[in-house]
Amino acid sequence: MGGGMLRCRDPIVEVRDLYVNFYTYAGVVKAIYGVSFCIERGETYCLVGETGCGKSVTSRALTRLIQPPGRIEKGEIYYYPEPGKRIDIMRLSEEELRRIRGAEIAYIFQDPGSALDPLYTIGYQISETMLVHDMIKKIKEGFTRAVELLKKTLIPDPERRVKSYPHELSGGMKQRAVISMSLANNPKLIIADEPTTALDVTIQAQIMELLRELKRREGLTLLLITHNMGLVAEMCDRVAVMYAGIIVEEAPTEELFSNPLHPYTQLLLRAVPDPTKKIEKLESIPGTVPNLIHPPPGCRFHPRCPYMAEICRQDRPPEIWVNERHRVACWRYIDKHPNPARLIH
Ligand SMILES: Nc1ncnc2c1ncn2[C@@H]1O[C@H](COP(=O)(O)OP(=O)(O)OP(=O)(O)O)[C@@H](O)[C@H]1O
Ligand code: NI
Repeated sequence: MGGGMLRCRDPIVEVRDLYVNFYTYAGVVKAIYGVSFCIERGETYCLVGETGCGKSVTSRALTRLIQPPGRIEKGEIYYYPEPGKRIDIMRLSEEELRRIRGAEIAYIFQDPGSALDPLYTIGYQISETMLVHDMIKKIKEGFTRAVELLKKTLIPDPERRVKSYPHELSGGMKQRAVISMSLANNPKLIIADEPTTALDVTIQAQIMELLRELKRREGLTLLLITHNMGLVAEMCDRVAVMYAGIIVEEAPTEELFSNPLHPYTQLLLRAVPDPTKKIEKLESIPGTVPNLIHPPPGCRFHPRCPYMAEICRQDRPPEIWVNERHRVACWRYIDKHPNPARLIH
């Protein structure tokens, strides 16, 4: 096992059999437990699932942004800056990683406040990211481009805003400034981790619209992390559903909504009867997310699964590809798709 079959024609990122642990006083948290996926260049790929299922840790692992007590235990991570050119993230030095992180692969986090330093102007901070990545030689040179970047994110009066301090901006404007900063070094991949959760609902929609528009105009690839199924439906080309550190199902968005196969995905969608209505939290699913220090053996979902069978308590389900683009990790589908040796990853 391991390795995994990945099916991207032109991947920008590939993750194979990733394991991440956190070594806490209470015990070893097995947070990511054999995750594989690829992101197609130019698409919006979504990681969705309840709180604690491993979305953020997975996305941070892409550039090895895992701090102690966390550790990438195992796995392969590849970044393809252009078709056919493969960079082995696991083998890069910290220095080489820093060159990619915040430049070619940029992150946008939930809380724009914490991404900005209250002591410096927006223009200074955007210039600083450019300076760090050798786009400019002096901070001063960055301001013209900073104004351009603020324009791109539709911040009104950018010539004035470039000289503003974070506290002078509203939450929505701060997030636009953070997005401007993430664009400073011409990223190829933007990882947006719950980018609108901290904002008002109307502002949320505007920021999402902005991301969609920027992605189209700048030819970016977007990895979007959310627990909002409505956002998934609106924004994503493909979606991976995570549960307790595992991808339980992956499919093109429409197919996932029309033909959900994993019992967990089915419950998730039942909890959100109308995905176009924005529902913030997935809370109507019975049971709780398992303790990842002592995760359930076999299928990690089995204690909550309405279809639980004996084998589910014993063995981890293989990943079964039900068609070219749709996979599910569930024993229910094994009979319909025999030849598991070929299908197991
Ligand atoms: N620093 C840490 N120490 C211990 N455990 C951690 C740490 N960071 C993350 N974890 C564990 O890793 C698991 C995955 O966390 P992660 O933040 O990726 O979840 P998530 O899906 O992003 O959740 P949310 O929707 O709340 O952001 C969780 O069980 C969490 O407890
Ligand atoms: Ni998270």
